Amino acid sequence: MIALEVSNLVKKYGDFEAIKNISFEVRQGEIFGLIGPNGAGKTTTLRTISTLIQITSGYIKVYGYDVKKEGSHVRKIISYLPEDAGAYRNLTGKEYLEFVAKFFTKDKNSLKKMTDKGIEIANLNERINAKIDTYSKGMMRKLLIARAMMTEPKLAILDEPSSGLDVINAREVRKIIKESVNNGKAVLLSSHNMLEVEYMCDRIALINSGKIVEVGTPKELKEKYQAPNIEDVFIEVIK
Ligand SMILES: Nc1ncnc2c1ncn2[C@@H]1O[C@H](COP(=O)(O)OP(=O)(O)OP(=O)(O)O)[C@@H](O)[C@H]1O
Repeated sequence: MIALEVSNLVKKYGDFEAIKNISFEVRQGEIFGLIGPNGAGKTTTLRTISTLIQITSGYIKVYGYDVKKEGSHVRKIISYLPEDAGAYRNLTGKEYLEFVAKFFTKDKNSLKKMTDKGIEIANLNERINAKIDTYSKGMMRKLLIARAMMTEPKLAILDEPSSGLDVINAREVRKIIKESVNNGKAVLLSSHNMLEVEYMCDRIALINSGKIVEVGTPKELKEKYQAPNIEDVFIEVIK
């Protein structure tokens, strides 16, 4: 089953065409990476899929639901983690997770289950009961990853999931993301970290100046460009 279908997507900001007719698919059970230089259009693409900004032309379907016509349904089955997301600083981490969980369920048991899952993913130990105000950048990011993943979205859309995390925490976050697709879900992420992409993604699309210039598995792309790693593929492609 196709988790995400992006077809002939165009997004203009005024006269400026930020996304120039891109198409790609993400399959169920797949981690798909969107890779590209600053300003390539990654965030714009993720925001259109997340129903946050309007499409100029083309269409996007999430598990068959049209983002434009069935946005409210799409929002129920996705989770979007923005690159620069924040949380309510006056709440504790646990209170924040509870607050978010209440948007997804009113049932007490499932509310507790969802919050407990978030606490487990965040893995902040006793600091989950401290005010978010006192969190480091890395702790905040882990809390936000937990928020995005605790609802078990059918499609998680993660903008630079491990940005600002040290090696240990970044590894932990990658593990969480990898495990989340095991039961037939899908993840679309953007990243500047080529090692991360190579390790995590089943397939990647390279995007440059609003166009997709390559799609494939890391192995296929390395072979095609006779490159030892994805960083070298990337340099070769955008040259
Ligand atoms: N609200 C906006 N109004 C006008 N132009 C915008 C707006 N948002 C983004 N852009 C432009 O669209 C292009 C794509 O931006 P986008 O943020 O999608 O890139 P990106 O690949 O996510 O970049 P980065 O890696 O730096 O986060 C850029 O040229 C950017 O300046």
